[in-house]
Amino acid sequence: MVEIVPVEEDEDVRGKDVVPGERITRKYTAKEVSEHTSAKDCWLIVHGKVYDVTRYLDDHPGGDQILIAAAGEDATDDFEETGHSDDARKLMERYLIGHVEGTSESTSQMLYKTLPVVASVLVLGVVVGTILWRRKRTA
Ligand code: HEM
Repeated sequence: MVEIVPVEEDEDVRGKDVVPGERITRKYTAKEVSEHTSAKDCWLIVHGKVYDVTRYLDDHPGGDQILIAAAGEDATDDFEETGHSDDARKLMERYLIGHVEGTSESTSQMLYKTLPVVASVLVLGVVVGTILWRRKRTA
């Protein structure tokens, strides 16, 4: 099991099976992430989590350019299409700095968006039902 512990910015947690818990709780807006797009300041999003990969650019087996090209954006599709190994997934926790705002509320957000549609369909159903019932009664 992966242990969640607070770690220092430069602490090497490779192979230790730990996740930097303190930084994991920070929330960033997509706009904030989009402002870190250079080789000296490179952030990206994978599965709703925000990674500062600046220190990893030189070491990334896929090269620095691909990370810089994905900087400031949601790189989930590219990351998954590459078929990263379990080791790569473990390694990326070193660069985790937080989550994109709203990702943990996705369910309630979805409910919030679909509720007006559900309500409209219900009202329409009642109106049509009443009309049909009245027609049947007068026939
Ligand atoms: C913190 C984020 C990332 C980490 C820690 C990481 C780590 C790694 C590692 C360890 C490998 C070697 C193969 C493996 O073990 O799976 C790799 C390969 C690769 N990565 Fe990443 N990666 C990250 C993000 C990304 C992103 C966002 C992209 C695409 C936009 C990407 C594209 C690639 C490609 C194309 C390769 C294949 C290189 C080759 O086989 O020639 N990576 N990555």
